[in-house]
Amino acid sequence: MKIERVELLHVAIPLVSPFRTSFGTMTTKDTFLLRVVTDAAEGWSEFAADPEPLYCSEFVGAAELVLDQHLVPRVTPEVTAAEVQARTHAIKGHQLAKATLETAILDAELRSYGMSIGTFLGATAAKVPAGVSVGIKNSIPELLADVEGYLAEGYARIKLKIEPGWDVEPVRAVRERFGDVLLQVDANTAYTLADAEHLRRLDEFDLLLVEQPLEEDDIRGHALLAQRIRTPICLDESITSAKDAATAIALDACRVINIKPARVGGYLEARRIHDVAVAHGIPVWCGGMLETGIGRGPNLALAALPGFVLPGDVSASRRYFAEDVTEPFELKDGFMHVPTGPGIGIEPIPETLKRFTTATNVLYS
Ligand SMILES: CSCC[C@@H](NC(=O)CCC(=O)O)C(=O)O
Ligand SMILES: [Mg+2]
Repeated sequence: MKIERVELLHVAIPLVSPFRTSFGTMTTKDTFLLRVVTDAAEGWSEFAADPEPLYCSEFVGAAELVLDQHLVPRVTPEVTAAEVQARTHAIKGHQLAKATLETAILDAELRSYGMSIGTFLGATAAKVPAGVSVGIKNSIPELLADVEGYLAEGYARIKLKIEPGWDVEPVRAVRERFGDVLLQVDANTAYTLADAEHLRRLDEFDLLLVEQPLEEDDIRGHALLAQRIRTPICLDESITSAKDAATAIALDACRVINIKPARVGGYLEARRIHDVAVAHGIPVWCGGMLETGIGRGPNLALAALPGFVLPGDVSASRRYFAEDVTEPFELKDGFMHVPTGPGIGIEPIPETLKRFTTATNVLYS
C-alpha cells in the first residue's frame, strides 16, 4: 500500500469518574489517534498509554516523537502491515508507539480488502463476555456500591485494583457481599517478593488470578512467588512479546496472560502470544487501556479468538466515557458484540472528534 498522509490527533476525553490504580489516578483519557491515508483506504488507531510514563516507560510525548522521527520514516512511502515489525525492528522498544502505527496500517489494508479484523485474526465468536476493572476507592462502602452497579449492568467478572493497604479487606468485603462472583485483582507491580506471605492471604478468596504483583522485569520473582501462593499469577506489564510469553511460561512465572495488543506492538504479535499460550495450555484474556472506541473495537475482535477463555477488560464505552469519539460499544446481557465491518469496524464521528481534538500534527504528507 502507498501511504499518502499520516496525521496524529491529540484527544482529551473526560472520564465519568476518577480511575485510581497503584500508580496514580486518571480523570481524562489524554492521548492521540493516528490516521493513515493510503492510495486504497484510510486507517485509524490510538496510542494506548498516557501523558506520564507511569503504567510503562512509554508516554504520549515520546510516542509522538518516535513516530515522527523514527517510525513513520521507516514505513513510508510503501508498506504492508506484515512488514511494519521488520521495518521498525531497528528501533529499540516503543511497543505501544509501534502498535499504533501497525494498527492504523492494518486497518487501512483490511478496509481495502473489505475484511474485518476479526476475520483476519481468526475470531470464532460474534460476542464475548465482558469483565470490568474497578479502581481503588476511598472506602469499602464506595467500592461495594460500584461493584453492585457493575454486576447489575451484567458484567461477567470483577477485577479490583489493589495496592499495599488496599487488598485483603476490599477483596474480603466483595467476596462476602457478592458471593461467588468471578473475581480477580491487579496490583500493577505494587508488591515485592517480601510481600509473599501477605499476598498468600488472598488465597482464601478463590480469585481467578492475581495480575502483575511484582515489577515488570521480575520474571524470576513471579516464578518464586508462584511457588508460595495458590492464586494463579497473571502477567500484564511483563509480557511485551511472544518471546516474553514463552519465557514466562517456561519458567512457570505465570499461569494466565493478559494480552494487550498495544503493549506488545500490535495485533499481529498479540495473536502470536495467543498461539504460544494456547500451545502451552495457558488461558489468556484481553486487557484494556481505557481505550476509546478506536481501540475498543479491534480489542473485541481479538477477545473473540478461541484461546481468550477468560472475560477481559473490554467493557462498555460508558464505563469510562459519557461521550466517546466513536459510537459507543454497549454491554448486552453481559456480552460485548464483536464489530463486523471492514478493518477495525469502527471510525471516529467527525464532529465529535473535532470537539475532543486538542492538537493535530501531520507526520507525513
Ligand atoms: C490506567 S490503568 C491501565 C492498565 C490497566 N487496565 C485496566 O485495569 C483495565 C482498563 C480498562 O478497562 O480498559 C491494567 O494494568 O490492566
Ligand atoms: Mg494490568
